[in-house]
Amino acid sequence: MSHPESKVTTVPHVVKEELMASGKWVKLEETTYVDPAGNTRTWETVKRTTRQTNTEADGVGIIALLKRTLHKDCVVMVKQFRPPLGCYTLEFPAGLIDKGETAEVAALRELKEETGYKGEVVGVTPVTCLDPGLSNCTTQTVLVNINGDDMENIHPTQQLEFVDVILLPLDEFQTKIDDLLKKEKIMVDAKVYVFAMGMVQAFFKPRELPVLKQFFHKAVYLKQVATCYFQLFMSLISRCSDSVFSNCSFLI
Ligand SMILES: Nc1nc(=O)[nH]c2c1ncn2[C@H]1C[C@H](O)[C@@H](COP(=O)(O)OP(=O)(O)O)O1
Repeated sequence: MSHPESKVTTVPHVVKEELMASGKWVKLEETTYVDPAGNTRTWETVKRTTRQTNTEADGVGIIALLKRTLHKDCVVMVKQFRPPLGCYTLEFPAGLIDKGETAEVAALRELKEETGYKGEVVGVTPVTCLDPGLSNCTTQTVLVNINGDDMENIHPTQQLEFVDVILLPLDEFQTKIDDLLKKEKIMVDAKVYVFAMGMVQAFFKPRELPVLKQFFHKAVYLKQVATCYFQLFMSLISRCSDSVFSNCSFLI
């Protein structure tokens, strides 16, 4: 049953997209849409011009784990100068999907180009948005394992001159990034830092679970009480034994 005072709700939808400006790589459109209250509005939207017809994703990001005997597992990262930000960034290797490529194929190609490593795909995300308030830009993140003991991965040769490869141990990922940020003028990609925080949560310490934390506090309290009683008991014993010995000496 509907009430007369309730708001009219509409399924929001795009009405038209009009080109405002266009370059080789990106374009700016005015998007006319109907909002959930039924009002017609406009939005300034950035789009890439390069999206291929066979995919809904513009590009791929690659979480590449380098696995080597007697080494900690490392995440393969890239550092490069990014003109839109005017500074260096710390990112997962990434790139645009070329014509006819799947996300998996693009990921292995970009990884090889940017870092020199040959990997094996172990997982892929659905198509995900990157900055939905600004752009329709999308990506798929591909999880790749690299066998670092493999001959071709021992001395990897990258094909890009201005990209530095940085290896960061997975179990200290957030700390190592924080160290880098303190040391250098570099901006970290949001996806990277969120992944780093997720890893810290994944390697959580059990006593940080609320129920165990409560138990831990109780255990600490009980330990303190027990220590007090123990010390009291020991001091009583030592006093008794002192008096026993003094009695003995007296007897001798
Ligand atoms: N927005 C862009 N402006 C440019 O002037 N050039 C751009 C833009 N986006 C991509 N490119 C160019 C730069 C490279 O030559 C190619 C391919 O980039 P790719 O390696 O696939 O992606 P990134 O590593 O994320 O730059 O496109």
